[in-house]
Amino acid sequence: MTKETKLSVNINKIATLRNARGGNVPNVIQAAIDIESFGADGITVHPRPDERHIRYADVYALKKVLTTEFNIEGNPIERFMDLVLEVKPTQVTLVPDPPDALTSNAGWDTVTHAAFLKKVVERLKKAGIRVSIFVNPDERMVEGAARVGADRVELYTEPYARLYPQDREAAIAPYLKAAAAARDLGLGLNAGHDLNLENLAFLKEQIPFLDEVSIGHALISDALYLGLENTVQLYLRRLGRQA
Ligand SMILES: CC(=O)[C@@H](O)[C@H](O)COP(=O)(O)O
Ligand SMILES: NCC(=O)COP(=O)(O)O
Repeated sequence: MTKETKLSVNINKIATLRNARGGNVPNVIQAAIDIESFGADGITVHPRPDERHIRYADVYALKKVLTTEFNIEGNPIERFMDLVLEVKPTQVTLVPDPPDALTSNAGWDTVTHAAFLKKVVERLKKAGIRVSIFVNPDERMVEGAARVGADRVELYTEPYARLYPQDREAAIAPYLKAAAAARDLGLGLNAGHDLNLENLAFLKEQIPFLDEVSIGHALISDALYLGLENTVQLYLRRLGRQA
């Protein structure tokens, strides 16, 4: 079954550039508005505890202006939970990152942490927020996410991106199994991390029922050469979308 796969642009790295000089250039909020106008289906942010890029204040400001889907990613520490329960975005993606992580480097162990995740999911769904759990491409972790009541899983695609240039068939293999498990369990299916203009089309071709990809680092880097509007539309075309 083929469905339209939505593109959620992660704007963390625009905030990285803004923070580098201490001012408001580039304007993160205006960039998000513009990215929506260029055709993106959503905006993703990952407000980390050290606010190295996206600040908690950005999240409140974005909530006021976004007209597409708003996806907030993070480790559900109490400060994060207070933020998302107040802001009530379209979706929260639960990520197990420790505070000092350079970037996300693993999905949840949804079996070991089942009791904790079940309570977090319940709180978020009670607030009307769609919940996605970030997992490695492992059927057992997908099944665990379903057991704790998640609406979706997001497959962590760094291993796919790393192996893709050498052997794309081997790279996609675990994702095909995990994606089929999600579909069979009635879970929505997201994917993200290190997706780019080279590897995105094959992922979509092999998993046509993907609901959403969230892409940031490569997309914003590409935009430095190709322009932001053109880049958003190039990514949409890799998803088979008419930009
Ligand atoms: C969960 C995920 O893969 C992304 O949100 C990633 O964590 C981006 O975070 P940084 O932009 O801080 O690398
Ligand atoms: N969930 C993945 C995301 O939001 C962006 O990851 P990346 O494209 O910056 O690696």
